[in-house]
Amino acid sequence: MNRPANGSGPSAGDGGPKVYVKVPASTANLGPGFDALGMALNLYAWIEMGVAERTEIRLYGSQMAGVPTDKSNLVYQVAQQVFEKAGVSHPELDIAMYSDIPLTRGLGSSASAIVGALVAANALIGGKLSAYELFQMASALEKHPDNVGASLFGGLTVAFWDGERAEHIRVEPDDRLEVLVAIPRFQLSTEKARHVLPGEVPMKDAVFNIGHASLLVAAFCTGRYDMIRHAMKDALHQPYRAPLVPGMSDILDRAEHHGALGVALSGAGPTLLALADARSGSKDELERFLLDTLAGHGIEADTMWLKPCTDGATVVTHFDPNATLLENVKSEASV
Ligand SMILES: Nc1ncnc2c1ncn2[C@@H]1O[C@H](COP(=O)(O)OP(=O)(O)O)[C@@H](O)[C@H]1O
Ligand SMILES: N[C@@H](CCOP(=O)(O)O)C(=O)O
Repeated sequence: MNRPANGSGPSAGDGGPKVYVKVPASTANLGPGFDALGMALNLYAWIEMGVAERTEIRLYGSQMAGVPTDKSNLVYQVAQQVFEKAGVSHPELDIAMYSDIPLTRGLGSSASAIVGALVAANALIGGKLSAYELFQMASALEKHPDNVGASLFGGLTVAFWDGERAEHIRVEPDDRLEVLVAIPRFQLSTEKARHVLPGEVPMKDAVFNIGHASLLVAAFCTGRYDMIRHAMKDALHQPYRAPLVPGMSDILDRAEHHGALGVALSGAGPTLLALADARSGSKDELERFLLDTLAGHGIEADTMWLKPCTDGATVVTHFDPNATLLENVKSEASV
């Protein structure tokens, strides 16, 4: 994580300046690393936060439809937890948000909101909390550290959350990696996709996943991309979630024959994710295969080619405080 502003920021409640945070989307699990592996992606949400006399929340962009603009908003709520933990007064907040991350599709929008809120609120109070403390809070809030670890620290994160503490190691993603996501045009909440999972699993499935997840991490660490197709198999969640995403099983079974290094359900779905080698000559074929397979099961989807994002949530210092958040984001995109 790029560190929030240190020491010199205003105390919450004293009417200080606005802070801006840019936070990446994430893909969780990567197949076998259920609740443990996550990768940040170069698709972003931005949060502007300042102290106000009366709380106001403004949302920009079509991806924010349905997000509440009162004090039940996740970003507002998480920010208040930062002030509580840091022992400062709880101010009213002026919050603006813009996001390119689709909601409830398995690309970590809730994690990006939680992490963005933590980093923004912490920056607003001069960075009183450490990145480690923010990670503990984020994991306790999201309940699985895979998405929040990736959004907070960037890159590929290997993490656990045992209900009391979270620990992680960040692995630098290789520049060769490209990430194709096929985003079905329907929503699937993480809550719903966790409800279909069994409370207990057979020992052989647990052993299967330990071997595959371990091999996958080793493959990323050593650049053994020939191993990814073997390693990205899962027995703990994808088989149970497949009925929720028509076409998913076909894609998991066959994508490697169309140029994928490996394929998985992204997070809790419904997005499907294929890893590819940037030098591969079959990127178009892979994209067509995903879209056609989903269409063959009656599912319309949109595709995006993304890259792993090396930076986690970042405090943006060059935005113009006299412009709207949308104007700032647009002017950054045009640079
Ligand atoms: N910027 C945001 N502000 C407030 N709430 C958000 C924001 N982004 C996401 N959320 C909440 O997170 C929910 C989606 O979370 P979830 O079901 O876990 O799916 P995802 O895979 O997108 O994280 C949304 O329905 C919304 O309630
Ligand atoms: N490990 C979690 C990840 C959920 O990710 P999301 O992006 O769908 O919120 C799970 O698989 O339930």
